[in-house]
Amino acid sequence: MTGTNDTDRPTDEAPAIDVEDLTFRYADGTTAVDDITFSIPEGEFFGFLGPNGAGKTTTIKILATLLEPTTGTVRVNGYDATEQRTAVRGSIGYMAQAVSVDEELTARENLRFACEAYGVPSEHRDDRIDELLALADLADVADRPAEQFSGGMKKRLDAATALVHDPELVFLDEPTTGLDPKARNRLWDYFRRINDQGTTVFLTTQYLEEADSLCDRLSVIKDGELVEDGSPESLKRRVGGQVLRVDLAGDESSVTAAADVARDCDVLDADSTVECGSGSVRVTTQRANEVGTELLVELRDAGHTVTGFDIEEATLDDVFLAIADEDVADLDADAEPAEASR
Ligand SMILES: Nc1ncnc2c1ncn2[C@@H]1O[C@H](COP(=O)(O)OP(=O)(O)OP(=O)(O)O)[C@@H](O)[C@H]1O
Repeated sequence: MTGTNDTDRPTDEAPAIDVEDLTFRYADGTTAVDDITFSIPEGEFFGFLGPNGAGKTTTIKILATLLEPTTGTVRVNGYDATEQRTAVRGSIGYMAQAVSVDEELTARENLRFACEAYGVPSEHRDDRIDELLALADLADVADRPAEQFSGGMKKRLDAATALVHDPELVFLDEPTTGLDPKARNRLWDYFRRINDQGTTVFLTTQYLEEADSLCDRLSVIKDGELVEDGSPESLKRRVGGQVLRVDLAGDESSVTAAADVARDCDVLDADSTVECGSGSVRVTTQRANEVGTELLVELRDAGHTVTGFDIEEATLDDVFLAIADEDVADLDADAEPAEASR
């Protein structure tokens, strides 16, 4: 189907999100988003990460048609985000950082209110509300006022209100900030169920463990530019590699001396780093097994006593530290360009 009508969806094959050469400049001249290109297929659980001020919220607001691109094109569920705003809005749900449930209303009343706001046909409302109460694990407390709910229950209700019109795509902007681990886990289960039912999820989060656990793919934005893109596993491999930990007998000065031996070790490549821990030396490298064997021999020859040895997989925290430490240009040289996922 093709057409220019505001509600025409150009093609069923369109990706959930298709962004090309997007730049956004605020009125004061701040370039918050700087020429980014990326695409998200339907059904993906996508994570958008970046430090404070990187441009995440600005990007979400553009995708949700709350801001207009300065330059570039943005299509959401096949609709143009500038020309077909009403259609984009009807096809997305948006859970903002701040909870927007009405505390005086019950869970069911909050959902009924959202159904009215989103124009859900009245004959479908009761079924849709029951479905969402079950999905959000709130059926037992459906008729209690939200003011009696815990923070996690309010967040689950808030996400449910963003889903009443059964959107194809939902934006979750830092949805678990401030929750305890148990509440966070229940919310994660809920998000997985939403995604399992076919909804594309666009998540921003500061919690790397959350991104690692939920997302099929991650993009990292820094200073308005996309600097990394890939599965959590591929990012950990590409940026962090593996961490080789060698435990040593002796005091701090012998650990420092052992770190110098490691730095001089011929098998270490230029990208490896060597740090001193308490009673151990930590070497970050892409080839931990090879490096480990050679390093142990050199340490023994230099008179050090190795008491333990372990290889740990890098975490997304290591990825983030590496990104904070490097210039965008350096990472770009190593990384597959973000467009490669298109
Ligand atoms: N209304 C505004 N006017 C001018 N500059 C702004 C405005 N809103 C945001 N910015 C700037 O744009 C850049 C990107 O901000 P944005 O809020 O998109 O980042 P973010 O990644 O969402 O950060 P956070 O994680 O802190 O929410 C920052 O430099 C920010 O200071």
